[in-house]
Amino acid sequence: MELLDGKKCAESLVADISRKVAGYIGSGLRKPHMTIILVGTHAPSESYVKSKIASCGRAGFEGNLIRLPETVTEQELLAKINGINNDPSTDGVIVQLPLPSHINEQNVINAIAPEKDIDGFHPTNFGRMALGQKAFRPATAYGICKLLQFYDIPIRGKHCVVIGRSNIVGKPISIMLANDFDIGNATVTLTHIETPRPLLLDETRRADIVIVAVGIPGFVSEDMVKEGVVLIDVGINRLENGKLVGDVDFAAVAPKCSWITPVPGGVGRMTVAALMINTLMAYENNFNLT
Ligand SMILES: Nc1nc2c(c(=O)[nH]1)N[C@@H](CN(C=O)c1ccc(C(=O)N[C@@H](CCC(=O)O)C(=O)O)cc1)CN2
Repeated sequence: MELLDGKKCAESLVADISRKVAGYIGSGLRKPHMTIILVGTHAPSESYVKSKIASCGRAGFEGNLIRLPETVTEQELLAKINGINNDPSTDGVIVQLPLPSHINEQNVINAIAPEKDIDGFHPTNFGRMALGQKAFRPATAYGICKLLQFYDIPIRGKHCVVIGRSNIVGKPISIMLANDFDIGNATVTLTHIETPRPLLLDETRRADIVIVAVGIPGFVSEDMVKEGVVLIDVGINRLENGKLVGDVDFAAVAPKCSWITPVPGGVGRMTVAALMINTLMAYENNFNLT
């Protein structure tokens, strides 16, 4: 069993980005600029946002955080986004999710200008990604692809099973792996927590690659996978004792895997790295650098 080290891969990608950015700045351009909107004080979001701002620093980007109170109205948030959409000094904007329950997340995502949507969540980017057109790709799914590429894990012709159908992970990674361009050309089954157990086991036990994103600690057990499987654990679950675990029973399942992502230090790190790639793309688009 070998670890798919997201920290190492992310550091390598961010180092490549920072070299590119240094070249652009050397030629007289301003720094790439990411704006993050954080509503409220959700503790995990605070930590993710901190990690994004730190990564901006390492990449040579300007990263700025706009904090809005938990009580902000949807209209006020949309007005803030509209202002950033029209601000030429910002290349990309993200609204950290989840949002308080009185705000409709999809309305907020729809309000972001597609050319600044570095999360790749806007329907325009999602559609373009699915069609194989130039697009910002959802960062976690894109990060998983980058991690598989970094370790030369073959995808073409493989049987992949994705567990979880969220708009930000399960759906986009299923499409990206199945598409016939880029990293894809796999045969993909998209399952979810309502998939009947016998059907789920039938799929996962035959899978070459399993990607799980359900947010349930220990969801993938040793009996669910075959020997030599590549296991990508997207789950980030904080237990009552403070320990961070994924959706895989790591101790039991890892010995069966050819490759597995750790939690922490796996996919989470790649989410932030992929966001940096998207931000650089927004900047390059902005300055016609590609
Ligand atoms: N606007 C967005 N909101 C959310 C996204 C997203 O892509 N865009 N994804 C998740 C949270 N997320 C990024 O925002 C994220 C999750 C995890 C990590 C990460 O680095 N995890 C570390 C552990 C961190 C810890 O100790 O808590 C790891 O896995 O090693 C980064 C970003 C939901 N919201």
